[in-house]
Amino acid sequence: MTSTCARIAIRYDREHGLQILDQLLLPYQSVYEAVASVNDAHSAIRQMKVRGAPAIAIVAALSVAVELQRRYVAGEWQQAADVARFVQASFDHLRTSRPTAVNLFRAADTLTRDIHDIATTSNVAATVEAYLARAEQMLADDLADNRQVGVHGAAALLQACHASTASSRADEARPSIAVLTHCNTGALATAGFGTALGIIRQLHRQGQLSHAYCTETRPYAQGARLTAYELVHEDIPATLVGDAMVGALMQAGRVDAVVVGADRVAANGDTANKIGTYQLAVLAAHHNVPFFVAAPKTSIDRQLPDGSSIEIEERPGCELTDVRGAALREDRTIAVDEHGRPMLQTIRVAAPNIHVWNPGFDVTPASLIRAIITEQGAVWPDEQGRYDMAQLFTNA
Ligand SMILES: CSC[C@@H](O)[C@@H](O)C(=O)COP(=O)(O)O
Repeated sequence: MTSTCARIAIRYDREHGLQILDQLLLPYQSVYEAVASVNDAHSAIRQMKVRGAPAIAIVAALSVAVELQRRYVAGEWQQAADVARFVQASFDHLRTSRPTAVNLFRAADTLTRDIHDIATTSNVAATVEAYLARAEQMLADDLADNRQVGVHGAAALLQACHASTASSRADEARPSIAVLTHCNTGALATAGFGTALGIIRQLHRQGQLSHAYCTETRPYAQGARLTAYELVHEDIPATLVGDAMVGALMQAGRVDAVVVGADRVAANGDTANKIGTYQLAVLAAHHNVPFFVAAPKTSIDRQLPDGSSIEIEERPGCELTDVRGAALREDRTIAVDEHGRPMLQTIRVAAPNIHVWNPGFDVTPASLIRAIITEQGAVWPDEQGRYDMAQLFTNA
């Protein structure tokens, strides 16, 4: 199925099931693919057809919903405890798909525990319904949370960029700012709107974005393929830069603020995010450019005291040694296969036999982060520069 509404990564309802926009085919084509089982979700996440911390968790949870509902209708469950066991086994498998983003693990812990508890006092139908309602709520909550991240983030960036000037002016009267972002944290990485890219979107809507810069995000090119796609799609004034160009861009005074997403934020604010984030933070500190992290609370791992033990996914070396693009026909249009899908090819650029190290993420120390923006507002460090992310959960 091909869609014109290319910015929705996840489509779901009980009648039609779950579909994801295949992000391997973007920006060449918008093709939705059915996710009919937990195994489908596991392989879609692993292959990065769906990616981005919140989207990974939501697709995982909804894939369990889809398979659970199908098996329930087929009369497979005799007891509520069977449903709980299925949920547990499904998440045990899904947890092995990608290790760094915490959202999937949080969703797995919460849903498994809740359904286990519900199954002890409910019948099969009520247990299935409880699971479906909770998984569906995740989709709705993420969209609502991202909109709040956008509002709080726009205010925080404007406040930081104009801290030394006209502090009494209201946000809407402040001059517009140029913002750089990394990787893809937009509608494609979430249930919609996005986190860091949502803040850029919000600034643009408020008329307070002078320009967006997106990094290519080597080696997987989430910035060049996905963020650039979202920015162009929405007519947001934007420029793509190579990861290695950010220092020069900042030196030229063209960036007022940096905002990135997160895969896992430790209790002290240390943040794992797409590889390259750390060097952006170091450059931002050198150039006195405020550096922000935007993340829903689902990305905060308050059990983790700091970022030193975050597991960093190691990606295949071929992502670095080869570049991927669409095969072209003689007339320079994109070649398609028998299903009309673009034919993707890889071209090796690295010397044969070279060893490769390809971590997918790095950890930015909290000391380099001006504020961490969540749906509840911006969290600023205390006077000693310390973050306490656990405070966000005290009334939860
Ligand atoms: C709102 S998405 C936040 C992060 O998941 C994002 O910045 C990121 O690092 C995505 O990495 P990816 O490897 O594309 O899944």
